[in-house]
Amino acid sequence: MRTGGLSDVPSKRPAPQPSEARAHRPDPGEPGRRQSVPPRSDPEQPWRAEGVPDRRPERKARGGFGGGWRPRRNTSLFWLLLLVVFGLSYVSMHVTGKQEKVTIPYTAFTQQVSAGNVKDVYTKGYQIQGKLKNAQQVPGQDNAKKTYTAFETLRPAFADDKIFTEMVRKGVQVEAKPVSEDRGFLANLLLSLLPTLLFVGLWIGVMVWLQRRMAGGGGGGGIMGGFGRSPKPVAPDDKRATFADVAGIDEVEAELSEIVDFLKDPGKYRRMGARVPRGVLLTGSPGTGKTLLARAVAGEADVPFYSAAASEFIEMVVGVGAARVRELFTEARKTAPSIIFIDEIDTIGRTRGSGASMGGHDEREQTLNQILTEMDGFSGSEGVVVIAATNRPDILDAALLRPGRFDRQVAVSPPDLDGRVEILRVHTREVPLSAGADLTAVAKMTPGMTGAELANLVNEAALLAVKREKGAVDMADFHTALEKVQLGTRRSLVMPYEERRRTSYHESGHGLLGMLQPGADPVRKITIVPHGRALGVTVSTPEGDRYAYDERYLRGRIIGALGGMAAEELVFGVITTGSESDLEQVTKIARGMVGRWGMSQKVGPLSILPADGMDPMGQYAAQGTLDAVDLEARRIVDECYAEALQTLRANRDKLDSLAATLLAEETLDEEAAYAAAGVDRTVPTTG
Ligand SMILES: Nc1ncnc2c1ncn2[C@@H]1O[C@H](COP(=O)(O)OP(=O)(O)OP(=O)(O)O)[C@@H](O)[C@H]1O
Ligand SMILES: [Zn+2]
Repeated sequence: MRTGGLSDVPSKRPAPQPSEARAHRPDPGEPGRRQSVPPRSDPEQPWRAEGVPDRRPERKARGGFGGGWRPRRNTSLFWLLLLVVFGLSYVSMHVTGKQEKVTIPYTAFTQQVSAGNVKDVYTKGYQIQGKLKNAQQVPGQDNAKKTYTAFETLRPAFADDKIFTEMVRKGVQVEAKPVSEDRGFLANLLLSLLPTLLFVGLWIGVMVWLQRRMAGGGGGGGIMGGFGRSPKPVAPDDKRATFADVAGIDEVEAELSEIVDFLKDPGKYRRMGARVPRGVLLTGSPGTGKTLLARAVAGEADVPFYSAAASEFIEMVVGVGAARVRELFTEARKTAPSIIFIDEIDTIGRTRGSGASMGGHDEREQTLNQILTEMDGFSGSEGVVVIAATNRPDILDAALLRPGRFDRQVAVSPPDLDGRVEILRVHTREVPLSAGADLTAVAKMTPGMTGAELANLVNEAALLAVKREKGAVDMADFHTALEKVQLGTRRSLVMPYEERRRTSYHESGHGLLGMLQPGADPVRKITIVPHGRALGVTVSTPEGDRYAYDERYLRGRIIGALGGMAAEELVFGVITTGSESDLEQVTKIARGMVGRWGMSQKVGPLSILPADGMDPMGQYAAQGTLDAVDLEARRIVDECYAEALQTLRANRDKLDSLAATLLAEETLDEEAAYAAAGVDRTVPTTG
């Protein structure tokens, strides 16, 4: 039962941009402590950070192998091998014997010896095989036409050796040797290997099947279809993009244009003896367009684009990932100049020996080593450029960043106002807009949103327009879409009166503190209509774009986030579980202030915590330092909570009136909220 506390509305901003939800937005782009495998939390889509517009269908369309990889060569190799084995053994059994041997009675054999019609004989134990000089009718067959020369028979135990003397006399060539040897050495070898081969084949099949199940990879191909899941990049990813599709990040495009130039004509660089970049690392929060950029580089240079998500390399079976890396590079070299794009490189490229990773450590390391080896193997002028993307550059293994590897890093940040206008333009190219639709106004309402979020917003607005059967998207559609994107989908949940009252106070606590903090982001909307997992939501967004935050602002955010809990304590005397995500956010900001941004006297300006705010893996900090971080964070939060309580107590009349209006109206927009609280909206909002 969360009272007002929870919202799983994505905000996804990296911590130093705490722009949007004053209070209690969990920030899934930067996971809280509950998540052990950062930064992913959607079980169905484990490789996406939450809150990125759902691109599942697109991923699926790329096939179970992801990244446009499908098995091909290895599968056929396997089948070919199997065919050869069967073929040879067939041949050896049936053809090298030239004629079918006919089994005859021993007496028939002795008769042929006596008749002097036996040419040669091979014996082993009781078995006798041989050939006749003249073909005889097959005994016991009425078919008179059927004759034989090659025969086979068994020597009865009581037969005497006189027959041998007779054969010698009649000049029959008699040899004693292993009967089966007439199949030939190779055939014998293959025959004896056959069971083993079959077993191994079966075993591989089962392993492949298991892996696919583990990886959840669907896709066609049957059990053996994905033999070894060895990927072969098909005709490289055919989804094309150009720089025209990438908006608002011109600086990044400029940085990458050298790569484009190189790919267009590697020879030019080779002739000048210039060392060309082998690897480019794109860093930036989810949805900022890293994949799109890589694709656009390929599109601009008009070269093949091979893409793979690093997580696809990590398998149950050690060695498979490395093998796949090898194939990917081999293929890319063949079609050079080309681009290899490895998404989510941090899944395999995280510092060796740290943290829990997916799959076995060995596998991860082997895969990583293979990538490094392949990159070292580039002669440089081959014209294969590897582009990798991550939103966690801080945890990458230093080996990846060494010269000759991903030595060029390009940061892709969320767009600013102009960038957002451009991105909205790109995504509304095919969307009919009504005369009143003002993209600049939309961009102003969406500070901090990434390209992916804006694309999603446009799509939501278009869907709304379709639903309302209008010919064009207007401003109202954008407003409604934004609300949906910011608040999550409305949930129709009938709440008991007491719960709603508590939620009203909880949200009003957030809201009022947001209104009263000097310099805090203005409150845009308060609602006690359940949305997503949250029972209520308070939305605050900054007036314009913000890039850096001072200590006062961050404290304001903590105070605002604690407002829900403080209001509950003040009014009801008890607190509820509804503040869970508020507290997560509070903890993260407070720890960041102390361990990352040097805002604690006691700890000093040291960078102690990694960007996700979790404990470093014993790398830089002594345990005493970590304890100090916790103590200092605790002190900050305590101070903020006291201030929240005190402010609410001092403004109890405003709190009551805001909560009462909220309870009656359920949703208040910016103007109504400030009016209900009796707070002047013109309170200076400095950045
Ligand atoms: N700068 C941009 N210009 C235009 N569209 C963009 C931009 N950034 C993102 N988008 C849109 O968002 C979608 C998702 O972006 P993309 O997959 O490239 O993000 P990403 O940074 O690779 O995210 P992730 O880290 O989740 O893989 C793109 O297909 C595109 O539609
Ligand atoms: Zn809350």
